[in-house]
Amino acid sequence: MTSTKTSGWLDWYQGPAKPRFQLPAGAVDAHCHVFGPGAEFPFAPERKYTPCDAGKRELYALRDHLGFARNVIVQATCHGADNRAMVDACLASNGRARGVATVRRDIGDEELQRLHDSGVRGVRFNFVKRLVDFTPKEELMEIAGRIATLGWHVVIYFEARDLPELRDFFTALPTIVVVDHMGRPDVGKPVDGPEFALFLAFMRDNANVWCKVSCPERLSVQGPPALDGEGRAYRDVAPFARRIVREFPDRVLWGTDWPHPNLTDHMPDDGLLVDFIPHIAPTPELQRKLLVDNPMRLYWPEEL
Ligand SMILES: O=C(O)c1cc(C(=O)O)oc(=O)c1
Repeated sequence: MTSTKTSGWLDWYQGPAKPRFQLPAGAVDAHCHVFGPGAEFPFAPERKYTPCDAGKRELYALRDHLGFARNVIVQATCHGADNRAMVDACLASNGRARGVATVRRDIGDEELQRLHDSGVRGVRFNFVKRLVDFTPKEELMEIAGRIATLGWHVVIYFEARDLPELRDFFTALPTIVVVDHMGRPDVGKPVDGPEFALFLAFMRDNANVWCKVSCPERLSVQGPPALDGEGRAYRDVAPFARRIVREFPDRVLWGTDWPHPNLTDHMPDDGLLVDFIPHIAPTPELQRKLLVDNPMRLYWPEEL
């Protein structure tokens, strides 16, 4: 089945640069997606956007080109709770990919175990209204209780302005909780301002909360974009990410977010995006924690 892409959809960047920043051995791209391909893995009827195809072959070619060793593939909302494309990609990775699924409350124990055996280690709860319909919190809490027994964690995606309302729910979750894209701070506001202070306090007060310092291309207001060889892209986002990495070096992850769903301004060159990393994790030790030690502890603990 082929479907028409959402109007204005930007496809992923072809022919990315080789990063100037040399990733440490064993680096993990801890946030990326696969889209279809739609003919093999149709997009979900309840989706809010229809993307281009971006399958496992392209993802693993990018992994090798950039110098990553492993991936964590996060279920994209365009596939709803149909995890087949993500699972297929994990199974094809020779153990080099783990997955984060979307599940509904009616999922059976056998299906959860099947996901685990495929490499899934977490579920994603999404609170970004343009991406998903509302799911009652008691349903999510029930799912969290069940996946906790498998040793999985919960990945949460929300907008900074919604944190005050969601915080009690997040702090009641019984697992490690990983925040996508820094909780989407408004980087037009000061890094020392009250909104970002609330996010830092949320991490400080809850030792089970981790954070992906990802998606500068999504959060940036002033750029410059990671295009045309730009070596210091998204300068306005760097202070926010750097603050989190410095204060919580053992609870941060990084990912490309390839194939970058729903960007409307430009599509970044993923090679230049990797060059953002040393600006937020300035020392080799911080880089090793961010890119190797932390993701390995969360996704491949049996190998440590
Ligand atoms: O901000 C977004 O549009 C976005 C969407 C998705 C998804 O559709 O799953 O995932 C992300 O990490 C980010």
